[in-house]
Amino acid sequence: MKHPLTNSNGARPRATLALQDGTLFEGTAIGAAGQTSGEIVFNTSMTGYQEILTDPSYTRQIVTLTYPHIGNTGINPEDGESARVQAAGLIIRDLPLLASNFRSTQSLSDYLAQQGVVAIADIDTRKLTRLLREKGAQNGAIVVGGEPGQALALARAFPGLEGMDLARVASTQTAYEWTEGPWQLGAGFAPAPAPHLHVVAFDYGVKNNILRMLAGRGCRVTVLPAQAGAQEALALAPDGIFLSNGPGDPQACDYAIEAARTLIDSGTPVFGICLGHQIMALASGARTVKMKFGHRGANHPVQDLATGKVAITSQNHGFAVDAATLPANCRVTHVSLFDGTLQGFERTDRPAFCFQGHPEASPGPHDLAGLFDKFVTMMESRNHA
Ligand SMILES: NC(=O)CC[C@H](N)C(=O)O
Repeated sequence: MKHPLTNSNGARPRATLALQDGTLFEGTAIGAAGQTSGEIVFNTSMTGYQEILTDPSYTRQIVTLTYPHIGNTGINPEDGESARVQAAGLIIRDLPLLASNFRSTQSLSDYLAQQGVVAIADIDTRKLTRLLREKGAQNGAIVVGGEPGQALALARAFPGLEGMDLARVASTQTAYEWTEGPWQLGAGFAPAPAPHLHVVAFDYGVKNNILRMLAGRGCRVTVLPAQAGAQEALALAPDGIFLSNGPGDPQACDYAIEAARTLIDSGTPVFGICLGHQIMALASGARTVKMKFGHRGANHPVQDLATGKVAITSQNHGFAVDAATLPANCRVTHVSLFDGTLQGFERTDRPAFCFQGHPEASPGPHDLAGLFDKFVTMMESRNHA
């Protein structure tokens, strides 16, 4: 299919990327026409652009990928972490002329155009990433065609993510049941095994594979909207509560912090990931801070303090829990070996624990699948007590 933005000469239109500090980059439009603005964030993963684009935690963020060739394996119907692109835009170095993979059904460029997502290629992403690392998070904008001044004005008009409550925007608005298990080569998505546990998952912008990992371990999963109250969840008499990942500033999610406090105090096992981890910290009395440039990638080393073992984890967060503010009833379990950031803690007075990083869709030897097993064991042992 000829890309809708390709003109009769086969050339794609020019596009401008502007950062709030005034830096301008000229490139080529590879997605939808129009313009977009958001916080510019870099991700160092070498694979997984489809999972990244569809991760709801990237709401109102424009992602730049440090790996230079993006689009090589096209887009397939199975790897989305949600039903659509959630990132506000994409910035890459090079879009390959051909996409090839046995599962690919569409090119990245056609997918972006179809999804109405503005994206830009031929950008010096090394320069851009160095700039973000040195100066810290920046707001920015991409404008297809148009004047550079227009992109700059748009970048500067973006209010920034601090204080922004996006969990209720990214969340489902109605409760639903999740039954699909994890994907396997040759078998596709397995129907989940017969459930022996019931988990209520709060959806702040959940990734599908997290729900699959719960279903694959024998959990019936009832997904509730972000703003559901603690009593609504407890009325379902769940064996455990899951607090999901999600976009925006955790401190802005007062309804979720309030609900988490009651849920943890109820004594029901609680497990949180990423935004869920930050909300558990806030509900426990700790504080969160905006990081200089965040952690986004697939190879972030995280140490389990109990065993000394290091897991190579997927990360996508721009806020972090300030370890110094954790109260005495919280014990740090994991720290980042990249910069010492708190990466996981547990409550010593309640069956509740959480983790800042994300599990991999395709579990390897160093992933976080063990945390899901821990949650299942916690629920089982409580039921047998
Ligand atoms: N992946 C997530 O859940 C991100 C949490 C939060 N929005 C942050 O940026 O830190």
